[in-house]
Amino acid sequence: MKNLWFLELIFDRTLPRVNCSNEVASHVVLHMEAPSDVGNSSITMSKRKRAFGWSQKQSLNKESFPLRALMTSSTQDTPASFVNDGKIGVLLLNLGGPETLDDVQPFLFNLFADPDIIRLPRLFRFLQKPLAQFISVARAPKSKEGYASIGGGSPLRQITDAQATELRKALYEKNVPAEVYVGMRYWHPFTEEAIEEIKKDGVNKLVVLPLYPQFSISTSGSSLRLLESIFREDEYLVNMQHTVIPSWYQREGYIKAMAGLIENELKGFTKPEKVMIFFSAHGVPLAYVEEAGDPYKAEMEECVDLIMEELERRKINNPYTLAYQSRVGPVEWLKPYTDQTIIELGQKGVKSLLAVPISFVSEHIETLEEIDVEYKELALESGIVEWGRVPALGCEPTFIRDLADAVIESLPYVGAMAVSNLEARQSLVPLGSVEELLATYDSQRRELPAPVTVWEWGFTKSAETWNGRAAMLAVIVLLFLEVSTGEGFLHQWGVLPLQLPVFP
Ligand SMILES: C=CC1=C(C)c2cc3[nH]c(cc4nc(cc5[nH]c(cc1n2)c(C)c5CCC(=O)O)C(CCC(=O)O)=C4C)c(C)c3C=C
Ligand SMILES: [Fe+2]
Repeated sequence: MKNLWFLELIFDRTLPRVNCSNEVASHVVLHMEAPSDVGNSSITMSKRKRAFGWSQKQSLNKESFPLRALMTSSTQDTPASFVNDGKIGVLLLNLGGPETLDDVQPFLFNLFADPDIIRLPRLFRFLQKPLAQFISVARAPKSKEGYASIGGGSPLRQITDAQATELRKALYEKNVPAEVYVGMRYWHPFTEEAIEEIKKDGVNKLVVLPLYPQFSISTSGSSLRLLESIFREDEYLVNMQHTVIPSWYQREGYIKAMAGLIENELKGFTKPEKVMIFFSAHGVPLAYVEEAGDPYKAEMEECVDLIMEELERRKINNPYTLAYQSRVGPVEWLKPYTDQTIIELGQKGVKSLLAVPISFVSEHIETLEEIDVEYKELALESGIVEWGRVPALGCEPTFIRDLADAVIESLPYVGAMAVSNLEARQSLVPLGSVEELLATYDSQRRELPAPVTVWEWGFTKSAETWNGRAAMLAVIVLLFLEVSTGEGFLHQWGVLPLQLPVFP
């Protein structure tokens, strides 16, 4: 038996699949409300359903994540067999960041060489690496400035390592001895390095846990795609029993930890009840959501709803808003944009604002520089008087314990995939195998529009931009050749004087 995934896919076809109609979506939501499963969640069905945004496109994408809104406060009984039978590993997937200023350009190269970040039309795929080289070199000076201002490198590795250590301890305290590994997508320790460790340690049950609360093609999706390619090519890994927790923004521990941080930070304001809670998520190009079916926006909106409901339970009823930051390149990204929203809030007379970074669980360049410096300055210029920022979760204990619970709840599904596929969809943590999760969005994604668009046919905005740039480049090259050689069409047409031969 070469590969359990194939078995799973065969079995999967014989099982009733959740189809994409709204009727089924409602059924799924109703199921989620079942009291025996839901613990103490008191979230109303209508609100959740609204937050999910069951458009035809999004419900299609929800097909393999139908039960992700389940919440639980208690750890599921984990039969000893899952713990004792084999060696358990947890692989934390994260983005990675440059550790020194010299790392910045190669880090950016790795990022832009990722087809889940820039996807070229098939015909131009051979240009992926040269293009990544070009963009990374062009962007490096600006990025370096940012990293220099936060101490000369990204804190991501240190924080993720600390989270791994704390998670291992939390699992141990819950009687689940497991080793926790860190695999980064664009910098050390690379996912390949983590996999080598996993093999060396003889792990045979693996829980894959991307450290992004909400799923996006550009983050968890990209890491899973890489993992899939590593799995496929490796004899040892082909037989590795594994399961993936694709997103976990709906978990009670995470929601409570976020609400706790917000509650705490509000206390520092002069009039806490008047503060606008400003959720700022990392953006993605709009086309990821609208054309490729990325569930990121729907999950983000639902996540914000869940946090606000938890705050309401704590008698905190502040106004709130959600906007998207860190746009890159000329295409349209998810709106509203954070910078524009800050200006508008200032114009509307908002005086105090609490920024809440919501798409990432560590401090990083976009919290430490973009929010703490750029957006703060913009807010103060826009008439906001009091500014605050919620820290990233890091190793917050409620959060880490909840991650441990998520891992434990997923264990019964590790290695029993053919049988578990249907069950996994009804489990307390939404689960899937790497291949299944990728298939979900690949099936809809014929071409993923690039955030840094390189070429589009027709009179589109980005095509015009790139056509214009290409034309300018061509003109500059021709002028350069003309001036340096003294030959060319400008000389021939008499626009430039003909270069006369110089005799000694
Ligand atoms: C959920 C979080 C993130 C999403 C979604 C995301 C999408 C995305 N990012 C870029 C381009 C860049 N991202 C960069 C850094 C960066 N991105 C995230 C998270 C998400 N990205 C983090 C946590 C970090 C910082 C890591 C660190 O070193 O601290 C960068 C480099 C920094 C810079 O030059 O600004 C780029 C570039 C795209 C194009 C994209 C979606 C397609
Ligand atoms: Fe990013």
